[in-house]
Amino acid sequence: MPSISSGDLSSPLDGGVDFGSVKTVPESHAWQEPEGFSLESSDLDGIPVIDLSTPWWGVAREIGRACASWGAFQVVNHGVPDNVLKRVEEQGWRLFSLPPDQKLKAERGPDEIAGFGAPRITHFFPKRMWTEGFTVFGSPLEQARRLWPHDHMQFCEVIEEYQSEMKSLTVKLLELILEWVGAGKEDLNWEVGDSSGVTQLNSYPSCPEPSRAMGLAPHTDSSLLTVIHQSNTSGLQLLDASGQKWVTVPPVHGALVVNIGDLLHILSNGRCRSSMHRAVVNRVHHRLSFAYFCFPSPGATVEPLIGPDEPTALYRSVTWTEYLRIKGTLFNNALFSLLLPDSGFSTRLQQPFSLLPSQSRPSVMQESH
Ligand SMILES: C=C1C[C@]23C[C@@]1(O)CC[C@H]2[C@@]12CCC[C@@](C)(C(=O)O1)[C@H]2[C@@H]3C(=O)O
Ligand SMILES: O=C(O)CCC(=O)C(=O)O
Ligand SMILES: [Fe+2]
Repeated sequence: MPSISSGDLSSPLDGGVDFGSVKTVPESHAWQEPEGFSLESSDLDGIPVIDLSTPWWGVAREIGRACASWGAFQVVNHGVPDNVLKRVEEQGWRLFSLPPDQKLKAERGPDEIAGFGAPRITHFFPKRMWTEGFTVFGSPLEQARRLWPHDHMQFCEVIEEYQSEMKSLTVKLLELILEWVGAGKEDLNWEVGDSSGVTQLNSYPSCPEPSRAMGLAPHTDSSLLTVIHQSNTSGLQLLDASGQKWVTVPPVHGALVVNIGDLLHILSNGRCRSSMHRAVVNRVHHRLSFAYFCFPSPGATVEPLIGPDEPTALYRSVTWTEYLRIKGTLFNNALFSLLLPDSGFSTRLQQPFSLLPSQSRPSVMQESH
């Protein structure tokens, strides 16, 4: 995947812009609102909040409904201790407060997953995003040592604990979703417990003109599912099923957001939709988010689960490493490119193709706080 070289940057990610000191959004970062999109920030008919402590058969049904409609939901009573979420936030602030030169020591290399970098999707867009991110794949030790030569252990311990909690949660969620799909763990060609995780720490500094900037451009995640701790500042938005309306995912104290990714869309043969989402910025608050991407084990192939009610596979099978490569080239067309020729164009595939990079203009919303 192409990466941004450090040569033209004063920090690893900002295209030479010091987010903290600019009074207006520079042209390099100025996005326009495309026509026809509206913002629905009401949470009344919004993304469901599901209580994981209720009996499993009820939860599986609620989760299934959310997967089929929004491709996303929030969970409460999820079992991840509050203090783990609090400590990961503290480490996030510590990480993103480092001086630019220090961050460059852990810059993500061209073909690497881990480290500091602009969003991988940056090269699909004509403008830069108002964000910087830090990706952890496996152990954070190597990167953390470069950032804090004498004091990296607290970061590593907290991130590893966060990853372990997130892994348990994603295994539980996958089991519930499989239940709803009518499949069992034995129908997979990998062990659910062997799933791999990638942790992404996102930072969205406050912005002097939020309606002209984009935190993270519209995308679907490549994962099976992604769990996001978004703390108490809003910014995450989902595209509704009409593909015309952005809906804010309101921060709910103690809740975690779950997004269905492309690989679960494939595995469920389109019964679970991968959600198109984006992150917007605001004038007042610097926002952090912590996303855990759950993938199958590296060599496993993901193929649609077929049964009596689901006789025809819509997609060809794929490994996640192959899928990340395809995504790196085709971006929001990646899922579409795996459609089997005789699968037809099903209503299950209502991905907002109006957002394909070639046709799209970046979109922004009104200010949100
Ligand atoms: C495993 C991964 C998924 C991801 C690319 C990555 O290598 C690590 C970061 C992930 C992320 C986070 C922001 C949005 C996204 C599209 C991106 O540019 O980097 C996702 C990638 C993805 O889901 O494809
Ligand atoms: O910041 C957020 O809430 C969303 C982050 C996200 O979509 C991602 O990391 O893929
Ligand atoms: Fe995402």
